[in-house]
Amino acid sequence: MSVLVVNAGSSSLKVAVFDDALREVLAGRVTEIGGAEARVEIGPLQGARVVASHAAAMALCFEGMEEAGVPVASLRAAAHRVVHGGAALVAPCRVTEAVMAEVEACVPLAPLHNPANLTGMRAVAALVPELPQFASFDTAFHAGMPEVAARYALPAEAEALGLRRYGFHGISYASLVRKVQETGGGGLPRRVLAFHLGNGASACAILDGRSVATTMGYSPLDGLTMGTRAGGIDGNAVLRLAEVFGVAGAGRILNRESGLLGLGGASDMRALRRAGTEAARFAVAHFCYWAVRHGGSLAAAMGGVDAVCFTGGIGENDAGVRAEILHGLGFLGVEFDEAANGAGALALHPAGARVAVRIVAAEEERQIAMEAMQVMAGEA
Ligand SMILES: Nc1ncnc2c1ncn2[C@@H]1O[C@H](COP(=O)(O)OP(=O)(O)O)[C@@H](O)[C@H]1O
Ligand SMILES: CC(=O)OP(=O)(O)O
Ligand SMILES: [Mg+2]
Repeated sequence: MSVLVVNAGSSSLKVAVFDDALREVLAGRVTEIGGAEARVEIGPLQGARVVASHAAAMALCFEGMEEAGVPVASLRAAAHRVVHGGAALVAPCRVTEAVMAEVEACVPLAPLHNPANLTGMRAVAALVPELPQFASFDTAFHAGMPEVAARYALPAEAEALGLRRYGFHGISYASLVRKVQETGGGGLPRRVLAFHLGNGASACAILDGRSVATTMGYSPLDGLTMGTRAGGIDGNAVLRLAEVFGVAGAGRILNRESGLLGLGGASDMRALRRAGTEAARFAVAHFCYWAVRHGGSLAAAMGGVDAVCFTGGIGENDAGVRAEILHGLGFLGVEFDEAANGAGALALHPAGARVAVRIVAAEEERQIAMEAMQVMAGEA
């Protein structure tokens, strides 16, 4: 009996099926959803086509699974990535009406993500209503951050609105910690500076396996320059945008039209590399510069670094971005081997280096399946 994992990102839908021994039976994805042409890779369904929404992508995934001989009806459970769990949802759990209402209540906090996560849950429920569903939360890994890191310097009435730093990409960071523990040799370094660089991008200070600081805040907008999100910006600049474009317009600009897209004309790192224009180069330089600036701040939160890890589509694949960030972090004693970096090796540091540098493949789906199985085992 297998578990279906649904990972709805801001522009992608990834699905994977794991058997009881956590072997991946099937994996598929629809990327660039909402773009001119989405890429579909699921079982026998392969190619480019127009996929306007996450709901349409979900239907395609079900079709591909059926054709690949893994129909949804044959599964034991479905498990979902939920980006924002708010203050209440801080551990993996079974999806109930109350949980869905809480995820819905967090839609304003993660406008690009939580609606897609709910779409996945509803699509599964519509197809097989009796299938147990579980959820893992991107915010959960950061729930133990010290209060001084989590609180904004706002008065009590603002704090009461839930305006705190929650932090995101926690499923990815939890998976990274587990993988470095398993494969790093010598266990998990004490002070890990982790970069999750995908369409959304963040960095996290992981001290003794726990998040003590991270760049994203109340929503997945803060921190690093991202595909379409602005990253860190002065609150008064946000107010000015709202004054000129209205609240919805400001939200659209900050979340969907900024970042690499706003600066360089494309949200996708590969497209920027292909474009090679001055604006595209500036966008990439901005991305790397702010990754370094935030990396320095996170290192300060841990009193230094023992390891730097890269994960996510850009972190795993773009050697140029890694090199620029690693050069920028040289003042922390970070060294790397150019050839190993160019080859995308797992370990990038030279022999005898004080700071380990690693590429860790993001395994959010496997982490979600593991967490769902743990919840199921706890229920049995
Ligand atoms: N080979 C590559 N070289 C450079 N960038 C890449 C490569 N493969 C993927 N990327 C980039 O990774 C980003 C998507 O990362 P991913 O983690 O898959 O996104 P999501 O946030 O949707 O999960 C895009 O900017 C894409 O261009
Ligand atoms: C939380 C977040 O930014 O997710 P993604 O990288 O999938 O957009
Ligand atoms: Mg992602």
